[in-house]
Amino acid sequence: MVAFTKMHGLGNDFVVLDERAAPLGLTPDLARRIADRHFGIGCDQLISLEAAPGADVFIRIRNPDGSDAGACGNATRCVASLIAAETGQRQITVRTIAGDLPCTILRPDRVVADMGAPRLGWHDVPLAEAMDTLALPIAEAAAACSMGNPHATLFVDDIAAVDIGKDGPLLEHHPIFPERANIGFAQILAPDHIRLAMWERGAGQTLACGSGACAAIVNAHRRGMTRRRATISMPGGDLILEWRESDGHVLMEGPVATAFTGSFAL
Ligand SMILES: N[C@@H](CCC[C@H](N)C(=O)O)C(=O)O
Repeated sequence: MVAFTKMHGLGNDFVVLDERAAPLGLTPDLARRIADRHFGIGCDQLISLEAAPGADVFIRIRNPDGSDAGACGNATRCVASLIAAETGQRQITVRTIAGDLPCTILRPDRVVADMGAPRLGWHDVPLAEAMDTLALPIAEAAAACSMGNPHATLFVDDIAAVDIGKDGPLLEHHPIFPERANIGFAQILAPDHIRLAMWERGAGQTLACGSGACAAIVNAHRRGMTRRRATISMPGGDLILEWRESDGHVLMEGPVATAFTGSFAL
């Protein structure tokens, strides 16, 4: 039997598997089956912990459609809290495909993750051809950046008026995004407050998305709509984001929780 921990950050939920001692031999098909909410355990992302010399842990991030992702802000915070509970450390470095992310444990259920610097060039996102990442030709007010994974933020007057189930998948698969993209719909409530709804690449509509919240503060500030620090309110709850001026890193503070543990036959 394989043991797992079911965790979430603001309802963005993860099945966490420990592959530090030995790989489980997961395939995209197995990932899809574990993530299935009807026939499997169910989650927005499947997270594998792997040994990482020089860091506390490496996380491999898989979407429910079996695809890999370079970043997952909420899982980064969740895993940092898990490793902190094991080691008693307050500073945890979580390694991802996109780089090492230092995390600070404020409380067992509250973590700050340094998500690194956003990448703002069209080829970084990536986009299909050279263009201004602050003015994508897909909507009146749309901007893109990479947080280690591709994000587009569409600024709208009223999130309630957006048909996310229709527009989300159309934009995720838009030819402008050769690797698809995570799509955020952002409504500016105040210079320090953004309402955000997410359509995640490979996962669909989720209650929250950490890297999407990072992209929202970066893109909103670049467009002159907010300060560098803001609360991002998503259906699952609030994150506090700061795009730090001194080094350009994005800091994300928010809650983490373990829902339950269990085991299954692979
Ligand atoms: N939920 C995540 C993002 C997960 C990866 C994303 N769907 C992708 O394919 O890039 C977060 O909290 O950042």
